[in-house]
Amino acid sequence: MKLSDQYILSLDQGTTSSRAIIFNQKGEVISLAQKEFKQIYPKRGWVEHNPNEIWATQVSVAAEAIAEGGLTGLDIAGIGITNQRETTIVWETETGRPVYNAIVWQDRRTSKYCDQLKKKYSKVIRDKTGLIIDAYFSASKINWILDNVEGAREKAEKGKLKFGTVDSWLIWKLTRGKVHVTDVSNASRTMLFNIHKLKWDKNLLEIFDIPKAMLPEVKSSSEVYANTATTLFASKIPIAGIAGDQQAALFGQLCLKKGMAKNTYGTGCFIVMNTGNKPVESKNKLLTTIAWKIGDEVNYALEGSVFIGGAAIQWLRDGLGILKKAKHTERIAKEVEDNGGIVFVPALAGLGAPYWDQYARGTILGITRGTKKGHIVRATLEAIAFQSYDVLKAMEADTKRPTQELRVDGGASANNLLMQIQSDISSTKVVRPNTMETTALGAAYLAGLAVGYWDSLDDIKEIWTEEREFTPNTSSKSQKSAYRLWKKGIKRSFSWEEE
Ligand SMILES: Nc1ncnc2c1ncn2[C@@H]1O[C@H](COP(=O)(O)OP(=O)(O)O)[C@@H](O)[C@H]1O
Ligand SMILES: O=P(O)(O)OC[C@H](O)CO
Repeated sequence: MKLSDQYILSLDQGTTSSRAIIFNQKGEVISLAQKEFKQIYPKRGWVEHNPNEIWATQVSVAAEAIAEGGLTGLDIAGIGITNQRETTIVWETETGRPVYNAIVWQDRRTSKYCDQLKKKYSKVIRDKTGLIIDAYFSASKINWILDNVEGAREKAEKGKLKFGTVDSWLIWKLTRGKVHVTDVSNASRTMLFNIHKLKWDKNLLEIFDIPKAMLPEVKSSSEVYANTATTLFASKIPIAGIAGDQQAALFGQLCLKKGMAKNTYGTGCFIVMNTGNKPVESKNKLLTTIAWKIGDEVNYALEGSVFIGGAAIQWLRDGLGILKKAKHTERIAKEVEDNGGIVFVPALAGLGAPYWDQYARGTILGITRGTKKGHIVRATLEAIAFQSYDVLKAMEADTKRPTQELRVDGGASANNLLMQIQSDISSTKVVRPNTMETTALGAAYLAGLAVGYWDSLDDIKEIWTEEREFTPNTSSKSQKSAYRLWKKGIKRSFSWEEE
């Protein structure tokens, strides 16, 4: 079959759902299937997923998307994988059985352990990995599993256990236990990977007390890693692209040049800027990370991860019950002229970049008898935009140049008022593309480039088109004063939870 008659299957394994999307050569969505899975909260601050459920939902949506598209495995030229990052799975080499649930990136159980490491190792870890010590990353989670699951450390030392982020786990399952790999973008989020030497780091493995034999082989983001095992699909399909979901979105938004940035407004907000072939060391508490590696060329990025973005809206809806649907926020916020003096700091899971306060907690300030639902809702939208702006300012300080344009995606980027607030406060053009499936598309591009479905980056540049642009309203004084209030309010949320 001619490649141009085939399709690329993208597996997008996210925090709350597994998705499979099939694209054609024009980057159009042919079919899409999605399944949510269980969020497990065994204790306060702990978040887990069942790795078998991750696999089962992922493989079933892949089958569903192929069937919905009226296709078979023979029609698929390659598979790209993109995934929630940092989430940690450890399984037995022999049986493929996970020894514990997946510990999710949001899980805070290792906060204290991380605090202890900070005194001695902040600089060395920063220098080698580009990361700030935090429970967010995989290393402390692997350490926890080895220390707390009976017999795990002993087995790991004998080479009987494997560790993987979700991409590695899926490939292990797709190849029926034959291939244990990851790509540089996922490896760069483990806190065990030297982003300059592009190798697992012996010294870091000692600090976290993790046997090297557990780790996957690290590959580029675009190459044929393996073929799927035939029992799963009608034919062997090359698995040919891997990237962490935020890096895949940067690629899918075609932010391929130095200085280009995107913000994904999902559960959290993830602002990532391409910094070209050299890592930029952040002086403003951002993460230096690997965007992707294609051939021998490595692209680095600066990232600011905001833990709670759209999740603040979910909390208004499900926790407070003051909304029926997330999209109603736009209408309700427009019922009032401004925030009425309300600041909502949605530090519901601590604060990520650029504050990094594991013990901050959410707070709503400035309530009077005149406070209306609209004020709280508007303050929530502002909080999403202001947290993102705090990160953008840090990026501008690190790169010493203003952000010209912010490309946006994710569920909450559908909110026009939020996008306008973002543009006003950041004095930046905010651009929303026609295709909102940028994460899955990024992984599809990486796979398609590896199997020759697309010949070069020039082939895919045509695919990205703009849906709407938001330009800064410079006369928006109320936004500036709301931001001043925000800076005052955020301080009140710091260090709230007692250790
Ligand atoms: N119109 C909207 N306005 C504001 N927030 C929205 C809107 N639509 C969706 N959201 C928020 O976006 C998030 C879902 O986006 P999505 O990209 O699917 O997230 P994720 O991939 O992290 O699960 C939810 O937290 C939801 O509250
Ligand atoms: O699954 P998402 O889209 O919420 O993304 C999660 C991030 O990769 C965590 O770092």
